[in-house]
Amino acid sequence: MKAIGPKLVIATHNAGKLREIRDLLAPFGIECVGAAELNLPEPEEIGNTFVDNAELKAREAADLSGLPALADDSGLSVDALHGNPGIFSARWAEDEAGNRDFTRAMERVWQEVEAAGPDAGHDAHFVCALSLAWPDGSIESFEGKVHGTLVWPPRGDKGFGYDPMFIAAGMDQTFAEIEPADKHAISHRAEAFRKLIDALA
Ligand SMILES: O=c1nc[nH]c2c1ncn2[C@H]1C[C@H](O)[C@@H](COP(=O)(O)OP(=O)(O)OP(=O)(O)O)O1
Ligand SMILES: [Mg+2]
Repeated sequence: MKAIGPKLVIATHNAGKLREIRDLLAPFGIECVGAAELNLPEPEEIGNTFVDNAELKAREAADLSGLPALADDSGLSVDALHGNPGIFSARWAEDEAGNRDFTRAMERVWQEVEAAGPDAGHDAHFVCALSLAWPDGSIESFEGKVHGTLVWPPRGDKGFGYDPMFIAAGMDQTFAEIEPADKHAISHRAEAFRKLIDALA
């Protein structure tokens, strides 16, 4: 696989993700520029899988910037909801005007989990697909997962998105209660990054 330094576009418009990706890449001395800083558009996520959507975001950013670009497509997959919201995780938080409210999105998830009944359980996992695209057309993708349980009410103010209602297997605090470094030790995003870093080595 080709080198990605010294400058890499992080093809996301999500500030929470950008912060985590910068943390995860910090040890590697790669200069990261966010898509918003470059005024790159937010492509429509028309793919049917996390990898498809990560690839289309990375491809567009690499083509428009002329630099290698890294995109992340991720979401929460709930067993009782047959994998939803999944690739629709961001869209479940959007109102008619396109504004995002994860308090609302978490309420919807919990209501649907309750409606599924006690036998359906509270198991869920986060998925992260990372795609690295180069201006010459090549592209590589990696996926990570973390399993856990949903809790109600939401707890904690660290992290982003659905973090306040998710407890990873073996922990007793939500992803929004633990320190970022502890999330990075086990998260779906961190696992996908380990695979990416191994492939670059
Ligand atoms: O670690 C996470 N902790 C909590 N929630 C998370 C996480 N990772 C993804 N999520 C949820 C929220 C996010 O909004 C959605 C991903 O949707 P997704 O389209 O990949 O990202 P996005 O639209 O927010 O930003 P962008 O597409 O510009 O990268 O799943
Ligand atoms: Mg998105």
